Amino acid sequence: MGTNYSKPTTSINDASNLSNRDPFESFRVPFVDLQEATNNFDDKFLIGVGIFGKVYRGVLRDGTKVALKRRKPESPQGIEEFRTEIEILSHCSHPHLVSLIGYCDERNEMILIYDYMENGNLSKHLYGSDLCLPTVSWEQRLEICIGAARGLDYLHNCAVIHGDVQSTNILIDENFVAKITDFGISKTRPEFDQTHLSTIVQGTLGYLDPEYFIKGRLTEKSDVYSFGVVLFEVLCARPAIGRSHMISLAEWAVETQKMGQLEQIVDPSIVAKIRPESLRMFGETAVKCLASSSENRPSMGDVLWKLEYALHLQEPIIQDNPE
Ligand SMILES: Nc1ncnc2c1ncn2[C@@H]1O[C@H](COP(=O)(O)OP(=O)(O)OP(=O)(O)O)[C@@H](O)[C@H]1O
Repeated sequence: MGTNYSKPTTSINDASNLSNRDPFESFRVPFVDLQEATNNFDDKFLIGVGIFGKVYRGVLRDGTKVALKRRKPESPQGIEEFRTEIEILSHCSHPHLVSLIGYCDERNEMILIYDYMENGNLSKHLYGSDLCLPTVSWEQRLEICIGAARGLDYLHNCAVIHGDVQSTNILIDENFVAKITDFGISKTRPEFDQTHLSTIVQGTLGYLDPEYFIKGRLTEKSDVYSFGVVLFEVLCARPAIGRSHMISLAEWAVETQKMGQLEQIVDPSIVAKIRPESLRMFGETAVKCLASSSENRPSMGDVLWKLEYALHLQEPIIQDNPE
């Protein structure tokens, strides 16, 4: 009989649950099943490597296509990030968040098992890939940003701050639907009325909210800042930090927008196809996300609304047929 990989309905309260009293038994996948799914973690199944470890594609016994994230022994991330990922994804479920199918913590292993996302991460569709992927249209880019914004808005409404929003943490499924992933350093606000969390600064260079960096106060607006960087990556098809490290994409794009020259830095492969009104709405929204004071940044809900409007402005105008 096939193993049942159903999602748990209860929550993990402390790290010991993962090793001793595990209320997530049905969420746990035996190590042998994962060996079988990946031909014993054969490098032929390797799809990438991150801070946590190697990521493999595989197929479980019940036919589910999965991505397995296996912690490497030297990873700076450990039980805390592993537990956080499981906690968040077992509580939060949304069409724009990646689904966690299970985990394995046998034999000193820490392995996370996710739904496999056929089209990998957003960044490889924008730049730097040697795969010669087809150009993603402006409409598709807007749909991806809208999907990611919906996922983040949902998280914020659940009092969760992602903490590491970047284009490699936005995955794309076979239908080109965006899904937020990588919750290892996410934080949950203890109380809804508390406005921020004081914490050790974590995150990724080029995406880090400068206010959070200086004051160590993490808020939802830190995610909004990072998302603003992603919006400019999508628009310009450039990484958050250039090769020279002289100036970040955020600084460069904001300066260009202020000078009224945004069109000059748009990805040349789509610039002619973007309607000026749509570009203006998108550019203004991205710049607002990057406001140096978090108070002046929009909420994720506002960002979502503006992006939907930018898509609306891109739609062809249907004119009445003059008779
Ligand atoms: N569910 C998934 N489906 C398909 N590919 C995935 C999945 N999860 C991760 N990947 C791919 O595996 C690779 C490594 O991902 P991982 O999240 O470990 O690191 P990263 O986000 O690239 O970097 P970092 O660890 O610095 O955040 C990426 O190329 C990512 O696209």
